[in-house]
Amino acid sequence: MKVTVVGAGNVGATCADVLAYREIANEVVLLDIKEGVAEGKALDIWQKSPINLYDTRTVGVTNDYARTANSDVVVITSGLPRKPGMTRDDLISTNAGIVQSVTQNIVQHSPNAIIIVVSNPLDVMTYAAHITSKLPRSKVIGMAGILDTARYRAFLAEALDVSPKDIQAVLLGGHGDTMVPLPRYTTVGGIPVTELIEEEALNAIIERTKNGGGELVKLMGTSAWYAPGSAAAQMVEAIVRDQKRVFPVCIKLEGEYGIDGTYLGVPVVLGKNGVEKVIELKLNDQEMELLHLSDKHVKEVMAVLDNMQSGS
Ligand SMILES: NC(=O)C1=CN([C@@H]2O[C@H](COP(=O)(O)OP(=O)(O)OC[C@H]3O[C@@H](n4cnc5c(N)ncnc54)[C@H](O)[C@@H]3O)[C@@H](O)[C@H]2O)C=CC1
Ligand SMILES: O=C([O-])CC(=O)C(=O)O
Repeated sequence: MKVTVVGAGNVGATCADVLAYREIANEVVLLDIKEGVAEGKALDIWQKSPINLYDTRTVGVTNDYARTANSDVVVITSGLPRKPGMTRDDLISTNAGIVQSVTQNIVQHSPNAIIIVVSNPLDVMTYAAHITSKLPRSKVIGMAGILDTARYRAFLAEALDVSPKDIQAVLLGGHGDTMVPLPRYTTVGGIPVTELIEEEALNAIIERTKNGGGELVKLMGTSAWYAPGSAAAQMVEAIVRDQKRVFPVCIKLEGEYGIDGTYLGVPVVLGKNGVEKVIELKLNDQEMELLHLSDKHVKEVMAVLDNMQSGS
């Protein structure tokens, strides 16, 4: 299995490292536009292989898409991260052009690849990659839900003083303030979370999760990379090992949840064909209302992209 990671910055290099040391692919190609960066980081990861005992070949290239040819999966992390004071949506004008030109090159050299978008604003960049690639929706998907649920699970594990391994959760919606965590679908070792934590404490954790990316931007001056890079690698693993994992993933909705044409995070089954099934939960009125608010927000940012492209 061959996996390409575009963008050898913080998230891309972390993702390539996880793909290599967990031997998720036989070959990982790391590509960046900046001369030497991908080569250097790929060489560093390869030099770690005798220490951490893996044999995934890791290669770095500067904009040489021929070297990425026939990749099975491509992860797109190229683009600017936000700085303190910015929203993810502020990145649209720089990142849309980057994601679209990268997607064109990828599809030309790896027409059968499954594309995982990471660049922000995530839902709209997934839209940008999808319309550029002209691939089926099951093959152009975005990573955000695994990260957002991981933050939620980590905060809950801390509050309850239990292992994060035992916390299962799902959330829906866009990757931003309008994401929809679902306490009704959150369990701790099979026990509904609402039996273990007060409503006020749970609400505080939900709020912290919604602002999870911003909390890190404020601390570091740039956005997160360890959890995002690992989350993207987990999606790659589900695909290349045909694991049929159930993850929240950003995909174009086509009537599910009463939403048509918006790119939003929903639970799916992820396997060798990409998204093999979109799971439709039976939401209550309040959850459905929150999801539709998220839909409204993402639609507005999708319209910004449409207007940029039509020059208006
Ligand atoms: N979906 C999610 O949950 C998350 C998304 N992100 C997003 O991921 C993106 C990357 O974040 P970082 O890795 O922290 O940024 P970074 O600045 O460390 O790395 C970005 C890399 O992209 C490269 N690049 C720029 N234009 C390119 C092009 N045309 N072709 C190839 N490479 C190009 C840059 O040279 C740089 O090395 C950002 O847009 C960020 O907002 C970050 C964390 C989580
Ligand atoms: O917050 C950001 O800009 C990066 C991101 O999407 C995240 O860490 O959730």
